[in-house]
Amino acid sequence: TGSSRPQRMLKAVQKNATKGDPQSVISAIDYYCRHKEWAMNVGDDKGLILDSVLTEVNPSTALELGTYCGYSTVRIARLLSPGSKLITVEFNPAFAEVAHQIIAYAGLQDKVTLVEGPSGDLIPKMKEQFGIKYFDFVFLDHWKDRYVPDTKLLEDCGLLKKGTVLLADNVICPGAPEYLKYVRNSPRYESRYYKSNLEYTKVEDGLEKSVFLG
Ligand SMILES: O=C(NC/C=C/[C@H]1O[C@@H](n2cnc(C(F)(F)F)c2)[C@H](O)[C@@H]1O)c1cc([N+](=O)[O-])cc(O)c1O
Ligand SMILES: [Mg+2]
Repeated sequence: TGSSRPQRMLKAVQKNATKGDPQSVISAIDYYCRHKEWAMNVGDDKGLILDSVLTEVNPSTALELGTYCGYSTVRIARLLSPGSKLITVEFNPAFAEVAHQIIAYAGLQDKVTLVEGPSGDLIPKMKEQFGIKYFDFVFLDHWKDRYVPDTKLLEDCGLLKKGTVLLADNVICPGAPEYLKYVRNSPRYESRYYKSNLEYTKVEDGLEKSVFLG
């Protein structure tokens, strides 16, 4: 059988990026997905918004739901201060395997813990298994119908503190309408929409930033 899209993305990184240089890994993926084969990375336009929110928050402990091939994992991990950690959760073992290699190629494996499995099972185990008190930053980019249940689960497991920032991808396209309703109507969040475009296209999409008020 032939290669998969994630495997072809990995090949493009190995061919065009410099080992240990996260920015070259990001550029190689963006070039490949813009000119060769589209893939559901947050991309370069929304990526700049992710970078700026991440830099503002400067999290000690960050969580990403939906690793996919590790593009946003590399974007986040490259900006973490020394000693800070990123936990990224991926459900699909084939995607996780490619992500491991892309994260390692960028030289960021020491800052990232990639956990495989369903979020519903893993979130309740975060405290005991990874010694997490709470997350300062959460990037939601997994199945859009899991954004609300997983946000509620993070609240119920005491993994959010006053000031924790949630940043959600795709709130317009493919869309996460229930999530927007949830965070915009809840007195426990202060939300703001960052308008952008769907990765590598001219279609509108955006990121919703929601600060947990405790
Ligand atoms: O469907 C989209 N994303 C879904 C993304 C899904 C990814 O999240 C993983 N996951 C599932 N559960 C978990 C966890 F962590 F919960 F266990 C992790 C899945 O295996 C997959 O790799 C999408 C689609 C478009 N598009 O234009 O169609 C554009 C985008 O940016 C997108 O993110
Ligand atoms: Mg996305």
